Amino acid sequence: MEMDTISAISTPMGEGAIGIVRISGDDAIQLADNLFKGKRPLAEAETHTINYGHIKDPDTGDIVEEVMVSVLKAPRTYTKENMVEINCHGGLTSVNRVLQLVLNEGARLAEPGEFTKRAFLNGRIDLSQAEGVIDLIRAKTDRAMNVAMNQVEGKLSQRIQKLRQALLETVAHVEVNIDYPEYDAEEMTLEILQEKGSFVKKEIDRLLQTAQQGKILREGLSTVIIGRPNVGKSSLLNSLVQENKAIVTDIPGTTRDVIEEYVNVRGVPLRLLDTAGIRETEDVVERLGVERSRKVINSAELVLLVLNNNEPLTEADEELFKLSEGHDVITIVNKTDLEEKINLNRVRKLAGNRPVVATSLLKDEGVDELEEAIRELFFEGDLETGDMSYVSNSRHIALLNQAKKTIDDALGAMEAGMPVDMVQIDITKAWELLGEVIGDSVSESLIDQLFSQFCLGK
Ligand SMILES: Nc1nc2c(c(=O)[nH]1)N(C=O)[C@@H](CNc1ccc(C(=O)N[C@@H](CCC(=O)O)C(=O)O)cc1)CN2
Ligand SMILES: Nc1nc2c(ncn2[C@@H]2O[C@H](COP(=O)(O)OP(=O)(O)OP(=O)(O)O)[C@@H](O)[C@H]2O)c(=O)[nH]1
Ligand SMILES: [Mg+2]
Repeated sequence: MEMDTISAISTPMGEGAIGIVRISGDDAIQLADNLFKGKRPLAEAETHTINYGHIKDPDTGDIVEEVMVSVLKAPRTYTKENMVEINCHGGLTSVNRVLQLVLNEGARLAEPGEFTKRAFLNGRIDLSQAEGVIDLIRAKTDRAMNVAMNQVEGKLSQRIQKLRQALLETVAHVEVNIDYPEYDAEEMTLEILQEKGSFVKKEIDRLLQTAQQGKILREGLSTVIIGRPNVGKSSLLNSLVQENKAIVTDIPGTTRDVIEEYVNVRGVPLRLLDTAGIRETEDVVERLGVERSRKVINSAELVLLVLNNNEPLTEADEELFKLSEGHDVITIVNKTDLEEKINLNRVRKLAGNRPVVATSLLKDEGVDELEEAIRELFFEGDLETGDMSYVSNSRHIALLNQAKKTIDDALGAMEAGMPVDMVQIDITKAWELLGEVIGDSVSESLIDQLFSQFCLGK
């Protein structure tokens, strides 16, 4: 594969202790040597060593920077190509100046994610592993990070490969049956088809069962706090943020840039709308009416419905319950430090089998119980302590669903007594769909689109 030498700044843009200019490609080491002055040329350094020296401007001979330079020789590197990492003093000017010199020597400025893209194109990692790298960078909680790390290490890839292998074996059997019909092995072929098909389907189901949690871990759980004015919604938000340290991030969405606030509640990342958004939804019943509340509730995956212990239930409260039917709702009866005027039996009845938690946010009571209720809602059973190979990526989930459907079709066709070569078409299709998860036979534009989501220099 024809690959030029690329370079980029791999550390965040801003003032820092150290800034790294990364170079990858055939000419990386030679190119860096044109700028480097140290004990010996980088070409003579052992691979995976870091070397002290200076960067000089080849035109003027001026010393530009004092540096440490890592030399990483192909093929055992991040990209499988020759790589150099120049560790500069971390000022914007310094790192930019060194990058400029590297580009002057003939390197091309890397596109976002291009180093990782090369790791993929050069076969060190597959597509789902590369996607794991993005998730790793974006992970908001330890748990999300564990899931991403597992994917980077190829745990999901291995499971997918195992399933593809099983499908391949069935296809091979069918082929024998088609090529040598005189063996009259049809009966046996059908049996194998049935067995392997059901096995793969079951495994896909198991993977898909992790998808809901996986997706929440990766993207956060969109959460809205609703309730009549003055019940304590803002106090609830504040207390969740205080206890759990809000992580403020700006993730560029595809259509708009939104500031999202993440609150990590016992491993469940809650994606709260930005403060403006939350303020807007606060006294939604009174101010904006039922239609608006319905929209807000429908847009969220978790509804925190706040009531006032010190007031009788109102029609508006009942309406909020009605609107949130069919959603994940935790009811919070707040202000338990004040006299109980609410009809708790009625509240429990309205909540049905969904959790009700009593709090006094003023006295900081009941928040633990609320957090526990949130955790239980999303980590019921014991998925969390499993091997952490969750499916978390919408692209993967869609492909797995399609593959499962295709296998269903195959099993159905078989039961209907269709000829085996018809069944084979479906099995092959399922094999291809699973292949797309790990980047087998995916289009160039999809690859470009995936890697463009990376940071510059990754
Ligand atoms: N300075 C620096 N820090 C970094 C990275 C980097 O590229 N540079 N990484 C990148 O973002 C991450 C580490 N990831 C890496 C993954 C694979 C290889 C690598 O060289 N793999 C070789 C095996 C090398 C060996 O066993 O000695 C290989 O798989 O062949 C390097 C880094 C995090 N920290
Ligand atoms: N006694 C008591 N007061 C509380 C409690 N929680 C909140 N409050 C008070 O209730 C008032 C309203 O609290 P907020 O958190 O602003 O309520 P809100 O639902 O956001 O109100 P709006 O934004 O006006 O809809 C404030 O004066 C709080 O201090 C509680 O548990 N007990
Ligand atoms: Mg408020």
